[in-house]
Amino acid sequence: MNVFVINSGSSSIKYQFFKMPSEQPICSGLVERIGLEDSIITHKVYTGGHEQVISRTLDLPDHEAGMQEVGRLLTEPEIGVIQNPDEIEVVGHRVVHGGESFSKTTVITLEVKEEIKKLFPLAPLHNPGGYLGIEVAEKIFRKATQIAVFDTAFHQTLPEKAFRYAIPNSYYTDYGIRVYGFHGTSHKFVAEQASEYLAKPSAKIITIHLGNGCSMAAVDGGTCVDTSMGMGPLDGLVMGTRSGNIDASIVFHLVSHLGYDVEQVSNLLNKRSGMLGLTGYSDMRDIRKSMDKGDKNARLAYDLYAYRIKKYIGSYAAALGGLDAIVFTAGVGENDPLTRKLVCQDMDFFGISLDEDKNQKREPGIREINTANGRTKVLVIPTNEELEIANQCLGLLREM
Ligand SMILES: Nc1ncnc2c1ncn2[C@@H]1O[C@H](COP(=O)(O)OP(=O)(O)O)[C@@H](O)[C@H]1O
Ligand SMILES: CC(=O)OP(=O)(O)O
Ligand SMILES: [Mg+2]
Repeated sequence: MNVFVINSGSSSIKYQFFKMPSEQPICSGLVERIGLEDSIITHKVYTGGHEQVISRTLDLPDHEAGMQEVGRLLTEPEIGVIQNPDEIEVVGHRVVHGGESFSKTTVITLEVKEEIKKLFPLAPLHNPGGYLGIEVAEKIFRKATQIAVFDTAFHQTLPEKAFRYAIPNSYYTDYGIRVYGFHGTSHKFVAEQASEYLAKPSAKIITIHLGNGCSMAAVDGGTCVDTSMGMGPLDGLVMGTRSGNIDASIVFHLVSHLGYDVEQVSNLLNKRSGMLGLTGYSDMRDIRKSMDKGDKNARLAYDLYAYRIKKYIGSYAAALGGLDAIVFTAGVGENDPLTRKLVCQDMDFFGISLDEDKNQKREPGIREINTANGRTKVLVIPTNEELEIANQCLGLLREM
């Protein structure tokens, strides 16, 4: 079965084309730095054990422009992998917020699209891109079954004490105000890989997903018991452009003393804060360059970013009542040794001790980067949300 997966992140679109159920990748790609200068599209075609890489730098102002470009690459003479878009049988979409209505993988209908749209205000950086991905894919892949896989799904197992906020009960029962949690597809994928690597199905694992959006999950024997994002993907860790957790009184102050309206508050906390607000850059590669040139704000931002992660490791080790492994994943987690070093510094108390040589090495696949006597494994595991999504789609079609 030909399954094409689209993962619209806040700053990137990732896509992969798989033959299922063999999980054989046909091509994949990444459109990066959407909305920044010099967007990069990297397209890989896999044929007979060979990997052909096509890289183009162009200006992509938004996700729609990015998706159009991906559509062109799939059928482009010489490098195209299909002649006709009708050859795609299933398109799996990453949809970030499923809200109250969707906790499971779902075939996309008009009603589903309406629900995804209703959730725009709760995931303003994501659901619009996901929605657009669906609209464009429906036009390009007319014969395919379009399926949504929600970031929120893996977190459905959170116990009530972890998903409820301490506000009057009716706000939960009447309005669905609760923790939903995000990046679930990624947390699930790397947690499963980690427990397989450890050969311990009951493993207590903290997964640390550091992309443009960042979140952590506490996973106990495969079940997610806590996570750092909340009702929307704004809470928790410091992110590329998002503040992570802040005191809600700051919002009152912005509104009553500085005259902000809702739109302006949302814009400030979602798009102008986080690493961007602290340094002027949202991309860790730019921040690292700036820090190496002596920029003190960049250094502070790194410290703040890592300190927040450390605090969550502490609280999740307590929530889990033990710790077998921490797992770094996604853009920053997989590629930035300095972040991993700062997070793991002075964490001997938790049995975390980093081997700096192993930390600096770049190798594909799962890497163990703790010292030999480190009680807690420190793992770098490349996430593969696309493969997880393809498998979820297959699972749903088999049930139908
Ligand atoms: N080599 C690298 N070194 C440091 N950071 C990197 C590197 N490559 C990517 N990143 C970081 O990863 C982020 C993108 O991560 P990704 O998981 O693809 O994000 P998203 O899915 O949210 O768009 C970039 O913003 C950048 O900060
Ligand atoms: C939910 C979320 O923050 O996603 P991303 O990291 O892809 O922006
Ligand atoms: Mg992502």
